[in-house]
Amino acid sequence: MSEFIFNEQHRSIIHKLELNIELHIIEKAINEQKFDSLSNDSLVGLLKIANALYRSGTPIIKDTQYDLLLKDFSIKQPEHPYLNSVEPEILAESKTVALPQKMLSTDKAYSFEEIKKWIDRLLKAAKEVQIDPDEVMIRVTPKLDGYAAFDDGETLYTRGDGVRGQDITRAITRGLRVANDGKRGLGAGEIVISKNYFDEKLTHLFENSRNIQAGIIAEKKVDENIQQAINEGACLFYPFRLLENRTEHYSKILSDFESIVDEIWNSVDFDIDGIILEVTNEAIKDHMGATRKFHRWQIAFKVNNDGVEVEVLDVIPQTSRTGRVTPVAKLVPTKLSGATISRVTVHHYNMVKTSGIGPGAVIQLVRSGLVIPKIEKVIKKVEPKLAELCPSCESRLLWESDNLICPNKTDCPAQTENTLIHFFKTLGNNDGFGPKVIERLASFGKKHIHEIYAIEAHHFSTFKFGDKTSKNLFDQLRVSREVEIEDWRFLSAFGVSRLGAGNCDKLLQHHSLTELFDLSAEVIVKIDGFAEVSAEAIVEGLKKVREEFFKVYELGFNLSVTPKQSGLKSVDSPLAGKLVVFTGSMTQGSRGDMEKHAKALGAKVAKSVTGKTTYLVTGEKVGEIKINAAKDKGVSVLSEQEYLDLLANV
Ligand SMILES: NC(=O)c1ccc[n+]([C@@H]2O[C@H](COP(=O)([O-])OP(=O)(O)OC[C@H]3O[C@@H](n4cnc5c(N)ncnc54)[C@H](O)[C@@H]3O)[C@@H](O)[C@H]2O)c1
Ligand SMILES: [Zn+2]
Repeated sequence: MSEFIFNEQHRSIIHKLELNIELHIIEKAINEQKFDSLSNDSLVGLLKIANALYRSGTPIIKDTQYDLLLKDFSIKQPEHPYLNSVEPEILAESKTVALPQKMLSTDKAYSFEEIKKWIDRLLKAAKEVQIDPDEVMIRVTPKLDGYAAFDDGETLYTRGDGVRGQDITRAITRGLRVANDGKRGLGAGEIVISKNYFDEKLTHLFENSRNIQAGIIAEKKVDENIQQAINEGACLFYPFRLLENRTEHYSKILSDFESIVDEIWNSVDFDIDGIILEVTNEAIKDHMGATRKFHRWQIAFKVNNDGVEVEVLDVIPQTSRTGRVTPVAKLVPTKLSGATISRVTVHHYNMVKTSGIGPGAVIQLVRSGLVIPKIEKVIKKVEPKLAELCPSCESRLLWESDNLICPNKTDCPAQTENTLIHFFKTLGNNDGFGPKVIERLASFGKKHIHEIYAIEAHHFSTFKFGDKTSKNLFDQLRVSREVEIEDWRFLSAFGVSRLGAGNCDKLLQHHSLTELFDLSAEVIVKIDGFAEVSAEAIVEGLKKVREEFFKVYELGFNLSVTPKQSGLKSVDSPLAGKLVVFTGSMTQGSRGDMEKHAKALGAKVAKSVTGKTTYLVTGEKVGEIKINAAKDKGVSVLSEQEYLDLLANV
């Protein structure tokens, strides 16, 4: 690599910072990647320079490195002014203007532990303002890695130093569009560029998308390639309030953190550098307030994106609850984002086969958004290592589309153990029946849920549990029956294929729990959101668990019954009582009007999709991820036209 020295452009920006430091010391530190020996003054100088250059579109160090230096410095001198204000943009010659509203930076977390601590702080604040923890909801959005801006409807501003920014309305005049329906005045957001577009058309012209964001708002004439990207709609001002999001109870955020991070991380076609979590309750927000730098009710979760190349030592099969065999690659232990990684799950066996993954293969691992690392690409292929026998029961494995599966449904220990683990975990109202305990019980021949419930208090000790654990396990079985749970959750705990929580809830809105076992596929198909294939699979799956289900059900659980959707047939409107979400830009009317109309027809309109949503109506430019996520929840996805057809006779 060639030696780094500040060029003319750098120097003219640095000049504006009016620093009193020797630049060659900074250059030396960057070249040697040694920052420990910098004096505090030089370190602050480096931070200020890196920040200014980063915001002008020419970063000199990696984001992760900047963050690390900032963190180190905040330990040394927490009160330093640079750490207690928004890291400013370098404002060009043109005049600054006051922002309509203060724009802050975000606090950052790099681990799940830190997120947990932040949630503890939310809960403490909730308690102080007497808000029930049940009502503490958290909104999760992608943290767009663009150029922060604010739109008050007339002027578009840069964030500047958080109090004063620059008027960049010229970007709009140049044709920069506002996301979704182009409505102005939606407040804070980010100027972004489509990743696909960048990869296809601009990657050979610009080093990174940051160069382009700076170009979009440039005072001088815009680069013609950037202008073309603007004209083609690849560049957008994206107000945060329009962002793809998941809004969930905090306990769900804690329990499903990885999958939520993963979903949101992949929800938009823009560069992102983390995800944003924020509490939605206004009273909690007011109570928590802000520091000079960030809102206490909001936090960014970030991970180190750097990929590493790793050699595969072996590929090991693991049989899941459903019989699907997952390939797990064992790796030469390697450091990635501060953690040592020694194994990674490969998507499925077909990937092992087609990508040539086996001992000696070299893969590139990333932790892009994932707490769990994932395989980005296979760098060196080898003879793939496929599995022939189930690692648990030694049955010969069969291919089923992309997967190898163990066909032994009745007697495969891995399948039975994972089914038991799934049951207790899904109930979620008890403690103690994790993998270790289940494995022990299974090794003593306990293969069914009802058998576990039949264990007497004094019997647990015969399975080599200590007195205290035995008592606790016995108590927990009682607790699991006594603490109220929803009937849909109870049903989904049996792990029937296609009967996840959302579908269970939907079925139970129409039929009672025990009735379900006698439904035919024809009846299920009549309920919105069930296609024929899934209806048949559900009937089949229920048949398989029927005997076990009733044995367990008859033990007497404290089930709350899903309210029935009543009177549907007596009301003419096809939307009566339905929960509808609109997304994307509509072509035949504004979204606001459609929402009003739907309400008038008896629908409830929500902003985000949950398992309770009936219809997701999609306008233009809705990502497949969003659509699939909705489908996974059992939501019916309608195009704008399909939706209008549905209303055609009203
Ligand atoms: N490489 C470098 O030299 C260098 C220098 C300075 C800063 N940086 C990077 O920039 C980051 C700090 O910059 P910052 O203070 O501009 O940003 P930040 O990371 O503190 O985040 C705050 C900003 O996030 C934006 N944002 C994006 N998506 C959002 C969403 N969904 N909801 C709410 N806000 C959202 C907002 O514009 C807000 O102003 C650092 O983490 C660092 O990685 C890098
Ligand atoms: Zn098996």
